[in-house]
Amino acid sequence: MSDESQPATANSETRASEEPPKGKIGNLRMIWDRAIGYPKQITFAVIALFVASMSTLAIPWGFKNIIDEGFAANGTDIAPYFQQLLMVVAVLAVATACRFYFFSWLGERVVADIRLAVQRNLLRMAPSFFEENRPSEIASRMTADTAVIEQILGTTVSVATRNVVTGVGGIIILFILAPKLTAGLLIAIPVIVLPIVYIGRKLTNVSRSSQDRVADVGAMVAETLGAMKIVQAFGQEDREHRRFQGSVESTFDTAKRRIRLRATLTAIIIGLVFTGITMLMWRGAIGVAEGTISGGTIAFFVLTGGLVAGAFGALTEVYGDLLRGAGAAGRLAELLAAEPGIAAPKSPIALPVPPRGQISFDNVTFAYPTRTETAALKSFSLKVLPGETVAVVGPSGAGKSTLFQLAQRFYDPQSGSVRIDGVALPSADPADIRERMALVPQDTVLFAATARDNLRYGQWDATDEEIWEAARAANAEQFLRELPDGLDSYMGESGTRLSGGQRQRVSIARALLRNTPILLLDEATSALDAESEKLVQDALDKLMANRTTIVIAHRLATIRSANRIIVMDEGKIVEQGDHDSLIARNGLYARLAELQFNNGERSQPKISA
Ligand SMILES: Nc1ncnc2c1ncn2[C@@H]1O[C@H](COP(=O)(O)OP(=O)(O)OP(=O)(O)O)[C@@H](O)[C@H]1O
Repeated sequence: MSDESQPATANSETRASEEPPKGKIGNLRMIWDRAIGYPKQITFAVIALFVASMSTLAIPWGFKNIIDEGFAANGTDIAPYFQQLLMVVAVLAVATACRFYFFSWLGERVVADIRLAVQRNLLRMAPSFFEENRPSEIASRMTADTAVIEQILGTTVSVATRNVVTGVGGIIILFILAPKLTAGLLIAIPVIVLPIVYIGRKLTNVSRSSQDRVADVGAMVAETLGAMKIVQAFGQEDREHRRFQGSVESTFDTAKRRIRLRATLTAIIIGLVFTGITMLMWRGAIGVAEGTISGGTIAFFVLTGGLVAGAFGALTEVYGDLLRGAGAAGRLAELLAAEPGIAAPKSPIALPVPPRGQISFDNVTFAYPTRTETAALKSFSLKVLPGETVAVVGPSGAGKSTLFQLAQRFYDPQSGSVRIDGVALPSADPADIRERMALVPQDTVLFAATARDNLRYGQWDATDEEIWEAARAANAEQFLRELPDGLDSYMGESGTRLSGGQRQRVSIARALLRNTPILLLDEATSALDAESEKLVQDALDKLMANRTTIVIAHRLATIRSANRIIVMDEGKIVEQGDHDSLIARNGLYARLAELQFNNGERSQPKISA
């Protein structure tokens, strides 16, 4: 089995894309390095494996004895031979169970360890990592690739070792017992095994593309069901059905190829194996007639020959599995080895205590790593003093949210610096920086957990009293109390049980509980009704009091009460001042404000008052 032989047969697209280039088999070391951490289980697994293999080989031997000794001895002392055979079977059963248990245990444990290690490493990564590595792709590595590794450790390694032991052990015993017959068997085995392996491999390829087609069907069903309202609203039922039909029929066509191959393979296996057995028995019968061989030896031969042939047949599959495992291990190793682009320096500077809450951008120029050609911020400077509220306004894409990304040090600017309380962000530990800030994002992220856990996310030691206090301040108390189980109510996936305004108030309460000196507030643009808007604005006013706040403002009320309004366009500050002075300038702000006024008057007349 050379390195070259396997990829040469990999003729289907899926297989080619799934398998790593040759030479990557060394990736499997990562699995071994982790398995070695469990020496007790490895020892038990190996002992069980040897005992099971030996017992397997002992079964034909038992049959030989029964035929030669038991039957020949007038039936009187036949019992001990059957008893011996039964004992071997008992040992085989227990040893096989132990082998399965310990190998599977190792497989599952190593996979659990890898998943934990990968997730821990992913948690260190900066957002840019997830822009370059799609979360769905990472999720698939954490599930599909780890499943392959589980299979390698739990099954492949055990199958390989067992078959090597059974195959080699079987041949040795056969040679000792009947060298000539064994020589014949050694020629017969490849003649039987190779065609079966060849077709078997083709079958594996077709089965894999068959699985891919089934996955396509699944993806299409999920997509259509997920967008059912859109499908029906746009009257696209027939088109969706036709699209689905295409996918289903292509699945059927691939399945037809698979079942044709399988049928052929079955005929070939039955034909070759039984022809082989018949020829051996024929040859043996001649030996018995000549008196050179006993009847029991023939039985022994056929049984052991079957075991040896099966063992070599299974071994040829192992290499392909190992290559697949190496690919999976390589992809997981990449995730494990990834280094965060943003990390704490070796000796981070501690941020001043008590915190002042000053935040400054000094001549910052920044382009996102996936968009290096256009800068999101250009020579941007802004100093926000402790306790000050600065509202940032500007058209879509002006770079407002980017300010928050940099303030939290999710990215580092290409030039210029961002400082918190005078400390440049790269000199401090990112965890310390983020501990001083609370973020109220535009889209509230609610976890599939209880209301309590959603509220105290980031402040896990908060008491129920503190949680209610924050909820009250965020105008969230009433609806939270009305939930069926109060704080124990389950918010469900994405918190779908709450309205938009309620979700925002949960988000505000969460930020209040964090009680940080700096607040980054990205106001939701979604239009709220007048009452919700008022409730949310009241909550925000309480949240902003006595804190340094940068607010990306969409609501006029916030803009008016801000100490300072920054107007951004194309990554720069184009105007700043208070509401009245900016209106008087009659520039970009005046135009934006007019749009807001007009919209406000049209949809929410009371608010503009
Ligand atoms: N993760 C990202 N990767 C690449 N480019 C990005 C990324 N996020 C934002 N941008 C780009 O950077 C520029 C500034 O975006 P930013 O999100 O800061 O704008 P914004 O003023 O907050 O807009 P909006 O009001 O629509 O949220 C835009 O051109 C945007 O397309």
